Amino acid sequence: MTKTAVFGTGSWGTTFAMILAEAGNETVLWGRRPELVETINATGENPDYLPGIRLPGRLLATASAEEALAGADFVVLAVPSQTLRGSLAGWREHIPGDAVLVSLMKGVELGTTKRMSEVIREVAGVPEERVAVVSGPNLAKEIAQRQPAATVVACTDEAVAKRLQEACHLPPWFRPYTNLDVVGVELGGAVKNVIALAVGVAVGMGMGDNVAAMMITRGLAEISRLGAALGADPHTFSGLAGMGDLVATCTSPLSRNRTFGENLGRGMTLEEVVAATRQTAEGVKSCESVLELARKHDVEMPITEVVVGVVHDGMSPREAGMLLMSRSPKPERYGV
Ligand SMILES: NC(=O)C1=CN([C@@H]2O[C@H](COP(=O)(O)OP(=O)(O)OC[C@H]3O[C@@H](n4cnc5c(N)ncnc54)[C@H](O)[C@@H]3O)[C@@H](O)[C@H]2O)C=CC1
Ligand SMILES: O=C(CO)COP(=O)(O)O
Repeated sequence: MTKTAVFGTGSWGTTFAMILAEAGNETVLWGRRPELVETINATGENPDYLPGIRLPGRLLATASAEEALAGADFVVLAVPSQTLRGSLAGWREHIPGDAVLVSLMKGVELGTTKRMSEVIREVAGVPEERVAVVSGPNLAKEIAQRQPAATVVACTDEAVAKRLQEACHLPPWFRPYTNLDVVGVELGGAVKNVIALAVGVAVGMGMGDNVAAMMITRGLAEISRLGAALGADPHTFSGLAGMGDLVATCTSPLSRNRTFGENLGRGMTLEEVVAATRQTAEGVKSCESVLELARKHDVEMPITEVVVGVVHDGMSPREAGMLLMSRSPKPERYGV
């Protein structure tokens, strides 16, 4: 039987572990807080992240990385992106030599501008054929409530992608597609969070659907430009991990990133919004690393620039809107 170890008892780690367990894999969920691990094992629920959701009986939680990793075929990582490097360094020695490491994370590392699969390869010292990425329109709460969803499983080694696809395929609830374009799949997931912050700000300011559609579409143009510069397959961005996730995140009130932006757009201060946000909104930090990555590759990302301005540099939402709308007129396909 395939053994899977999922690191992170947050909303997506727990939900993905449910999928793996119900799909028939031996599944262990690692959490850093022993009291939450005990509650999960004792009650079959994760009250902190998925209250009211019944976890499958065969899903076990542990606070021991060594125990979780023993004999694991797939090591699934679902911690906040900026914490991955430090955590993985501590788990590395227990990772089985032939295990595939899987990133569920949607962020870009601050300082290094590395994607999560790059951080994994570097810290765990594994080749790209042993690193996979899962990304798509996957709002955890909907999936935990057993609403249907599709995702993309990406690995440069097609056989590995297919093995992971099989491990997390759970008809009629969860439908994974494979893709060999790890760069594109990862970028789609990380940058859509930044665009969702922008859409949220606009919604919070009282703007309507025309503005949301404009931001989503021009956001996709930004993601595609960055992807082209980094060697991604352009088709990836019209797929589930590109447009699919962008639309889901930018339009759903369940999105933490969109909600964060909405609170800023309503006039709350950054400190107030941070205090009101209990889960990870990756775009808040990754907007800076995405912009740095864009600058390194000479890619223009105007929406990302104003998101950094509003979130980190005290730019008002109104000023951000004025800046975007006052740019010089261009042909639609300029620079794409
Ligand atoms: N929630 C969702 O709908 C989806 C989330 N994702 C991505 O999955 C990743 C994880 O997100 P969520 O599970 O939603 O986050 P979350 O905020 O619900 O949970 C984060 C988890 O990481 C743990 N954690 C925090 N700091 C840590 C550290 N220093 N070391 C180890 N563990 C730490 C927390 O205790 C918690 O268990 C993010 O990159 C997110 O963008 C991807 C798809 C869907
Ligand atoms: O990645 C997600 C949906 O695919 C979740 O988005 P948020 O992190 O904004 O909640």
